[in-house]
Amino acid sequence: MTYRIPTILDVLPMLTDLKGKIIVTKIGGSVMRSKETLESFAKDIATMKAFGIKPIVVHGGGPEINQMLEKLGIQTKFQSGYRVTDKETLEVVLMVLAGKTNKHLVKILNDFKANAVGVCGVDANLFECEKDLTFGDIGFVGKIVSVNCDFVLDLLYKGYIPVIATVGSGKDGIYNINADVAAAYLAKALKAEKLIILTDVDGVLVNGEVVKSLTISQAQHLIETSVAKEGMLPKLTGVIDAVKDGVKSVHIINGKIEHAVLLEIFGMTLGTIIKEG
Ligand SMILES: Nc1ncnc2c1ncn2[C@@H]1O[C@H](COP(=O)(O)OP(=O)(O)O)[C@@H](O)[C@H]1O
Ligand SMILES: CC(=O)N[C@@H](CCC(=O)OP(=O)(O)O)C(=O)O
Repeated sequence: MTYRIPTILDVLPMLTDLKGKIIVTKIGGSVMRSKETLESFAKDIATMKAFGIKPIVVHGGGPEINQMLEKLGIQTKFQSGYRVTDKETLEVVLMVLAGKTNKHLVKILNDFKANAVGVCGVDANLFECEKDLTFGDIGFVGKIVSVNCDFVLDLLYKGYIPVIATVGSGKDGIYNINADVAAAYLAKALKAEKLIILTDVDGVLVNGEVVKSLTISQAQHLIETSVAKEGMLPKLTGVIDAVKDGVKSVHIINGKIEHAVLLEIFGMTLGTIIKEG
């Protein structure tokens, strides 16, 4: 579906409201493989910054990690949407997520004058974590316990856009962190105005239809009844946490829609919004 891009005059009130506010956008690996999608995303983020909004980008890279693991002949499996991460897998996650994926995204953002800086959760102890045992022992999978907000705010207020790869620092080494959960945790730690999650489906689907709006308890019900599965599980888990902790507005939308981020912040109701309640 294509949407009419609003004019500057249409969106002036929203721009005024959002000036100086922090918006965390998470782009999923599922939508990062198309050059057109990445360019549209980069233009949106650069435009937000040009209008005085403070964007932060958190990225995934699951499919790229899968591809590299396959090339290296390493089997991979997921438990409830989280990659089971042994030592060998962790090395590949680190190499791909904090390396290739992060740098390519930074480059494309900077092609559109975003002034992006790529970091990972290990830098300045951005994400400190402990072993996540929610689903038993699934290896080096981290659960964030604290965020270095000052580091992110310093970058933002010096005019940079932080582009964050989700590995973190733990007592006994580096951990792999699910990118949706990390984005949600960061949004709540920074009391962000909005969290936008871009993925490869039109929103949260129930019986094949997009649900326009979900309360926390409805989202919880979708998890408990296994309507939300695989990659949607960490999204909803993170989002519930973020909404409970004061993030005003959370949206799960299709990142393949051209200018999805700008359309969303300018009030087109795309995808699923998750609200308190
Ligand atoms: N109820 C649901 N609604 C929408 N997507 C769902 C649902 N349950 C499972 N999914 C899966 O979640 C996927 C998105 O998560 P994921 O593959 O991890 O993408 P990303 O890389 O964007 O994080 C969808 O492509 C879909 O297969
Ligand atoms: C623990 C865990 O599952 N980590 C993820 C990190 C990347 C990610 O979340 O990428 P997407 O957003 O593209 O799914 C992984 O290894 O795939």
